[in-house]
Amino acid sequence: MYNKLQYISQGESVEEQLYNIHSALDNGCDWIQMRFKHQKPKKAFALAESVKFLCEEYLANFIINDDVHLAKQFNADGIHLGLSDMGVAEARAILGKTKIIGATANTFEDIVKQVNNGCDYIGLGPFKFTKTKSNLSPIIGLDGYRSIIDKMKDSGIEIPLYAIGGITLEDLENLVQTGIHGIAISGIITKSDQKSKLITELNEKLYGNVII
Ligand SMILES: Cc1ncc(COP(=O)(O)OP(=O)(O)O)c(N)n1
Ligand SMILES: Cc1ncsc1CCOP(=O)(O)O
Ligand SMILES: [Mg+2]
Repeated sequence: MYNKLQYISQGESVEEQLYNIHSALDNGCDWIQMRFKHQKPKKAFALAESVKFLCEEYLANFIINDDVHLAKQFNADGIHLGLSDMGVAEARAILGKTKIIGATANTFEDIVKQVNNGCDYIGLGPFKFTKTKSNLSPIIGLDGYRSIIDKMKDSGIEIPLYAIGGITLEDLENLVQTGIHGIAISGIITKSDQKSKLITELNEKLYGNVII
């Protein structure tokens, strides 16, 4: 089963991205989504090459945001695709069935569509407002998660669901109770000056008594 905590990288330069990713890995993150938007191909290539190496060293999952061809080129573990990115079926044809394809949803209907197209997990958000992403879809909130997850149960849809968007440690107890599989977070890990403590606490709340 997939790890429960995904760190979505941040940073304006290759160096800043690498610093943030390295310190997330060093402090206990075992899944990195490299998110480096609107960059020249050379820079994205250079970052992907280093992140691939680092994730191998730390035995962490390495997926790439948006760029399926970059993921293919570096034999990354997978890709995360939004509603306006390449479609899941097309990405599957390029990456093959062993790679992880994550897909964004904002509504129950999005989940049905992405699952029918063959994604491996859903990133459902935004949970709350966040400055990390512009042009946010409507905020879902705790009640929204509860009602979407109820609809999934009623329809027999079983797929790992990751909550995303403005999540803090204090949200986790309620979020975990909705039945999510895990979370994808960026800002609070990037900004934390006590990363080891934060990541340990996040993992404790996500895994409960499950031995990892
Ligand atoms: C785990 C996860 N869920 C959702 C997203 C958002 O993807 P997308 O809607 O394509 O937005 P960008 O991240 O590309 O700006 C995600 N990245 N990861
Ligand atoms: C990429 C993305 N998609 C929806 S919210 C979000 C950003 C999540 O980052 P943060 O944890 O800093 O809110
Ligand atoms: Mg995207």
